[in-house]
Amino acid sequence: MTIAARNVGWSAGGRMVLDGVTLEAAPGQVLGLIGPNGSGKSSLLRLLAGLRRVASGVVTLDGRNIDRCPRGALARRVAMVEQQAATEAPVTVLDVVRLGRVPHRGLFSSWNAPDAALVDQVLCHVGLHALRHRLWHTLSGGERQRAQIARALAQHPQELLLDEPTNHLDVQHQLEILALIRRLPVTTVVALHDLNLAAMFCDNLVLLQNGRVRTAGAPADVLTRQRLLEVFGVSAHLGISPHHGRLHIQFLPPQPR
Ligand SMILES: Nc1ncnc2c1ncn2[C@@H]1O[C@H](COP(=O)(O)OP(=O)(O)OP(=O)(O)O)[C@@H](O)[C@H]1O
Repeated sequence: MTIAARNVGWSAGGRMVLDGVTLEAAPGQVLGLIGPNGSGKSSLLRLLAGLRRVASGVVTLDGRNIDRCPRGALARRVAMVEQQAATEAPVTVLDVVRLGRVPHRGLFSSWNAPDAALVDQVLCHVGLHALRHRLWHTLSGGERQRAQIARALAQHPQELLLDEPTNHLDVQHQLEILALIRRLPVTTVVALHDLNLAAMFCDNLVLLQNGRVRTAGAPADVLTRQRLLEVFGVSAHLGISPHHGRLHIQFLPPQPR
């Protein structure tokens, strides 16, 4: 057991955003969070990261209430990549990725060779090494997204929480980033809108609807024709791909009303 939520509730703007959510990410597993817009995926990730406090229930890390984990230990262990991470400061890609090392070495301790090697390695992994001296505001949306992922990887986390890590990426980088995450020996919880990517790269899925867990389990058990219709309002043909052996969904255009 690594990161888990038990019966978690959270409210905002005077209404329940998450209600009775229970999930558990097994060590090394890639757990996908899926659900329509506004179903609570980002809110749940922030609770799992300890960035917000639950109103009811509990989030645990190795069975321990996350609220009782020292902040420093949490920062060394759990990395989060949120959807938007804007900055106006004149920082380079390298500056941003180096921030991932801060929880391990402190802001003012001197930079050392293993830190530098790790930062170089993660920049190569996300294909940004050549752009490492570029200023943040000159980057494209996808390059920023890959830099944020590199920052999280530089943190060398045991748990990686990713909110829509592929939404700005071209198809090659979508596949490469998710394949990289899958290879890493970390426990990952990732919110994804692309259900085919979720089926291809996640071990298990949690389907949220209106802040509640509608169902959870293996992709082929969660993503059924009936559920796609009921939860997302779309018709689709589903089958196991003969090319990669995972569930593949072919969406059908909506019928004219
Ligand atoms: N701070 C807040 N104040 C008021 N409402 C909020 C707040 N944070 C989230 N919500 C609402 O909670 C619901 C869930 O939001 P959340 O961003 O978690 O959903 P999501 O599944 O990540 O959505 P999306 O797929 O569109 O990114 C939404 O209706 C949102 O408007």
